[in-house]
Amino acid sequence: MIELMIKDETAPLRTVVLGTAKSLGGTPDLAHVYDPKSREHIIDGTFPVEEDLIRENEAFKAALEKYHVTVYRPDVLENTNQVYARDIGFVIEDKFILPNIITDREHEKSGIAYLVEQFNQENVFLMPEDAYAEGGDVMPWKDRIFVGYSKDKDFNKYKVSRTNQKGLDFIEQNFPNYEVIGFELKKSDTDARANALHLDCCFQPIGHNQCIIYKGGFKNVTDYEWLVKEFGKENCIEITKEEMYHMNSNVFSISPEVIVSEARFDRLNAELEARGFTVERIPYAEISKMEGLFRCSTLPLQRSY
Ligand SMILES: NC(=[NH2+])NCCC[C@H](N)C(=O)O
Repeated sequence: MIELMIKDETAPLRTVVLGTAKSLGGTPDLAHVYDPKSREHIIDGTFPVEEDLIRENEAFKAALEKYHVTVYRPDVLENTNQVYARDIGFVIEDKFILPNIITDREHEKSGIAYLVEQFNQENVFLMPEDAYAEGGDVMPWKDRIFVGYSKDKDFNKYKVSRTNQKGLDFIEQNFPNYEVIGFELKKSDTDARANALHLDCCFQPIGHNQCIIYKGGFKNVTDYEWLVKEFGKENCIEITKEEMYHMNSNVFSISPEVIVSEARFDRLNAELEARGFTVERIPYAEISKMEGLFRCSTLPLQRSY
């Protein structure tokens, strides 16, 4: 049996599923694209190639293994983009949620079926049909669970709205010991600079009590203000629109002390080091072209407490 335990974003990582770039299926056509950054690169002729994505992805794997993390991979499905394992399921405490996700990505779940079979089946939950949530929007943090979501009007309008009110309600009902706090995100299907695809595209807790945050990703400025007040201004690393676009908030914590970050995030990496973090720099710029980075590529199963 595979043990599950996740209560936050940063406790020392023991077990993780890392997405794979194998058998990606080449450049998608515009009709099948579901995020604006991939769309932009398809139009510009700069969509990444499998070989480069695999190289970056394997470098990330090596960094995880350097810290003795057990890394599982999804079964490779032919012609399927499986880079972003984060969104297809998520762990809270010892429970595994298999959510409803965007239809275009639904079949990715079968890649991790062999792992789900090895979880304690009593703790595997399916969501009701009309409730949607993707792991990129869900962040347990101490006695709270932060959830990025869209109210129905936006949810029905945008392909990039992935978590709805019913998804948020489901999490609230199933984790009564947590305070579940929803943040509406700003969405655009066509402009990647105006889109927070998931909560982890504009916010992520790091260390013990710090976070990376982009104000413009929040639909309601009061949510951003609440977070800054909660964490304390000095504990927030604010990023710019351009840094958000390059996915600076989507680093990944191996522990409260060690963060995997993109090799070219100069300002962020210097800021993290000034705050005492060890930064593992990995080239991941090709993967970022599909609107996800390190956090998105991982589905943590167990951290130690
Ligand atoms: N957790 C995340 N931010 N995941 C990013 C997923 C990106 C992917 N292109 C999608 O649109 O679904």
